[in-house]
Amino acid sequence: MAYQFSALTPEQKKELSETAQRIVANGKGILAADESVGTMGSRLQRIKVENTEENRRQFRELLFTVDSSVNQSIGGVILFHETLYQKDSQGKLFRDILKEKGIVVGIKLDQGVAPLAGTNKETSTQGLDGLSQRCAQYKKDGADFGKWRAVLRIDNHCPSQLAIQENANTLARYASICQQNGLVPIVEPEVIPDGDHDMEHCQYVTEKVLAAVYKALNDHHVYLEGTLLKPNMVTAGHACTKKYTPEQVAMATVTALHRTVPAAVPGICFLSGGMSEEDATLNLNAINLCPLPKPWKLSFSYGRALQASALAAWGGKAANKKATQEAFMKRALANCQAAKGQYVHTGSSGTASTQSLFTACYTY
Ligand SMILES: O=P(O)(O)OC[C@@]1(O)O[C@H](CO)[C@@H](O)[C@@H]1O
Repeated sequence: MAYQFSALTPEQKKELSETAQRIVANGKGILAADESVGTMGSRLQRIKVENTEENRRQFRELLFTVDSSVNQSIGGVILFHETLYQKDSQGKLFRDILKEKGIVVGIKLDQGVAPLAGTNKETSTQGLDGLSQRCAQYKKDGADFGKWRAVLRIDNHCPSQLAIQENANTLARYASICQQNGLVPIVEPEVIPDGDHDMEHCQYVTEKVLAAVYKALNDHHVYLEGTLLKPNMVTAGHACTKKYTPEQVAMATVTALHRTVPAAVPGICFLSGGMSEEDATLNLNAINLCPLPKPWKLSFSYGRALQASALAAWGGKAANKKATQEAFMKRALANCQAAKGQYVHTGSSGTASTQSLFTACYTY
């Protein structure tokens, strides 16, 4: 078929692919600090801190003002709208603090999920209306990448063909609009871990979902070199009684990716999906040691698995600044090592790092 209408100029492509590569260079990954106000509320509730704008700002200030050496482990940070415009206690914009550290600023672009009528509680992600204008504004305001999360669940009749197709198409439309506005799209089709299915079933579903996503991205002329994928690892459902080792998770995950994700994609940054901090790191390490061809960088884009110990150490008290920042740096470094297959578990992890971070029906 003749190539008639180009979607992006060579300059646009160059900028997008350079940004994507920068984010995942040398074992770097992403801090997903883009929890919506509601999600942040449940995180703060766990540590008995009130969900006010000031408390959200204070915790995030601690994460963003850690020592500059964090830029060896963290290549990008995803922010929620509110945070993109917030400042530290000296009056400096968070986004400027991150950029000065050489960290790429990202923004959550989706607006949560809405039910797909006539399905078994499946959803479609909202936020396409006005997306191009929002992307243009965020680009002006310092963002260079975006994130959009689609949620697929495993159950009777789930995920349905409708949910797979609808979410794949919506992710592709979002990715195309991002690229037109100079933002690298993080494509996140999350197969959530709710259920008692085994790992093999999760692998089957993950392959079906990813295959549909890459078909849709191609249909929408998305430039793969200027994208990043944020998938679930292939694991058993949270209520499955059978347990799997990190090596088994790694083999199932890399097999699924190998079958469905083109080598043109520069990086795959996993979500942590309720795994404990330590499990998320051990699984990522095993993935990077998996003896299958791995043409992409395999890294992290963790929310809970990068912040749980830090939140616990903070407890809403300014006096805990040092302990909070140390806890965050420890996880950032551990995941950077895991993204290179060099993580060595020392056995000295704190309680918070081994606790499951699973939340049932995790939405927003
Ligand atoms: O699964 P995790 O690693 O905690 O978070 C993954 C994630 O996509 O889901 C969250 C909910 O929107 C976001 O804050 C985050 O970017």
